[in-house]
Amino acid sequence: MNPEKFVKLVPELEHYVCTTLIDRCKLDACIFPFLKVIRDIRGHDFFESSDNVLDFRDLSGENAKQIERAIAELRKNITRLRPALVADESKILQNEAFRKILHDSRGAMSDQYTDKPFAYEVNPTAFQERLIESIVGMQPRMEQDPTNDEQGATQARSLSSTAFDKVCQELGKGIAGERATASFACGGLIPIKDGKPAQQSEAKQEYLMSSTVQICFHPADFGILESVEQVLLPRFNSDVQNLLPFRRLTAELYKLNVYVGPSGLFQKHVDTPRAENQIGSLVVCLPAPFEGGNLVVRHHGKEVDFDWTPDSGWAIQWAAFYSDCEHEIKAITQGNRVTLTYNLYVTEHMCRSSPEKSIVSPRSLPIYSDFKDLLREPGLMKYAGHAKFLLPSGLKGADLAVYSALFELGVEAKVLPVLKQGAGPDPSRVTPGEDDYPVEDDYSGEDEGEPYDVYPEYLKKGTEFPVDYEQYPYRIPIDSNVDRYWKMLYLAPHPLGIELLVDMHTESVMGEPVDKLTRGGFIGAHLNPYATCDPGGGGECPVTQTLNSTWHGLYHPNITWIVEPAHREMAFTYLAYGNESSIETLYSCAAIIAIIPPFSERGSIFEASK
Ligand SMILES: O=C(O)CCC(=O)C(=O)O
Ligand SMILES: [Fe+2]
Repeated sequence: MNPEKFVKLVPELEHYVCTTLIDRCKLDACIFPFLKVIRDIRGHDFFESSDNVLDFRDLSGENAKQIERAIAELRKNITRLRPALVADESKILQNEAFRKILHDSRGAMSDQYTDKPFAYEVNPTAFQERLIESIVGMQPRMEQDPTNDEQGATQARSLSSTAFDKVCQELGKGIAGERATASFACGGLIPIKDGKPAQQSEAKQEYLMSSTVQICFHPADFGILESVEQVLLPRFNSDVQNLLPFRRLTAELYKLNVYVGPSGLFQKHVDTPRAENQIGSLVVCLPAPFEGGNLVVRHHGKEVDFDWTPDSGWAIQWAAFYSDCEHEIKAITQGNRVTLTYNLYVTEHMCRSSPEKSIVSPRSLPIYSDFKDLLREPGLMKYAGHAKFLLPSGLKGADLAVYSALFELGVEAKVLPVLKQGAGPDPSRVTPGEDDYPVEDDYSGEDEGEPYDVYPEYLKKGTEFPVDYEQYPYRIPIDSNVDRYWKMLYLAPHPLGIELLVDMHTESVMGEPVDKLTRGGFIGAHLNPYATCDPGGGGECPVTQTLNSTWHGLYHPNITWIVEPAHREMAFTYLAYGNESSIETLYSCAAIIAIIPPFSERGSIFEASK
């Protein structure tokens, strides 16, 4: 292949588009509050009026004073946020170029800020509110902002965003694939009350007394097996198998171990599988007080340390792990430690009842300590932000591990649908087994008939261009805090033609990912059932409006996927009008969205995790 010559690289293009959009949003954030003052005085007709918008000679009294204050505010904000725009700050409204901008903005604003509420205006959920807050506070996203930047700060930020990408990669490795470490082990505890296990099902009244080793105990009676299934089994199933509810675990008692203090131990070893379908071992520790004797399980350089001492006298404690995990029992310093070990086999059952609630202790999950360490890292999302984890089909395996660990650490997390371009295979186009991720038809309303070639032009010749973008139809309330307001506005624009850039880029030989510009996606307010949308009467139903009205979605400009989405569901079908109307279906995938507070606010998390 003949490598094409480029004078600009993709990161430069990203930087160019981002700075252009930031400039635009800063300008709007200064101008919209100013225009609103005029509208409040002149009424809604102001938007349609052909008069000179900036002629205030007819105003007097309070109105005149208000306009004066608004002009002063505008001047102050523009001088600070867009200093290059009006060199002579004292005569801002006499500046011809600026007057033109104001006139144009009036048009833009009349679409956005009508007096009627938008049909698709919705109140964000409390979680969405906090998501918005965290986006607005998120510093790395603003790294391209040239006006608040000294060089050192820029470097530090791009370093921190590189560090962030690294952390995400590491987490991704832990969660997905062959060497996943998120869920190689799990464990839990069943309290004993009045000599009986508190959670024993009613059907089985026999129980085990530690004094008379009478083994009527079976882990299945306590929901242990079902919980272990949720964590350990998914890795052994393909995605398709995961959708079919017929695989289960069975446990077969293998032996009873008695370790006598002060020196009993069991050296490092790997259990020998007894059959092809054995996937792991389950250790159940019977209630009897002892000290020491920690069970340490290791897998690909990660370890989980099961310290059963504190609860040994009053609870049945258990741990399960994959067959290939090395493990050892440290020396017992006092008392007797009695355990039953079971071999865990995968079997196929025709019906499976899923336990209402997992009894796995989140702290027993390998990912728990990963997250804890991460949150202690000041460099990670110093200024708050959020990360998303894939949820392929229900909370199982690594997803269950991730979710439970986050929950235990007090990190706010929710499972929400995300609609993302090219995110995972479209079931109608990809046959199972093919790991091909087609780029979806654009849902941004872009006109496919016109090739949008500004990006290639920029890359090949360095030709600068006005960035054309589509404003997502939220009504962002005018905010008198201009810094907050411009960042809010910055959530809305979607640069047009980005998807074509991705297409083009995939075919080119530049070998760098088109990254920040294509990270956006819609996050729904709730997990929604599949829906259809028809505005009725043959009216137009732009997909972005549909997203808002049906989904109550929030566009998020920068989503980092820790693992690629693997499974998508039909989200909704809508009528698309072009030269010919057609029916389009959008697909979404569920993700775990966690809001990680800024470092300075993570104290309570550390408190909670003690
Ligand atoms: O007693 C334990 O905690 C584990 C025993 C064990 O590893 C085994 O029996 O293979
Ligand atoms: Fe063992």
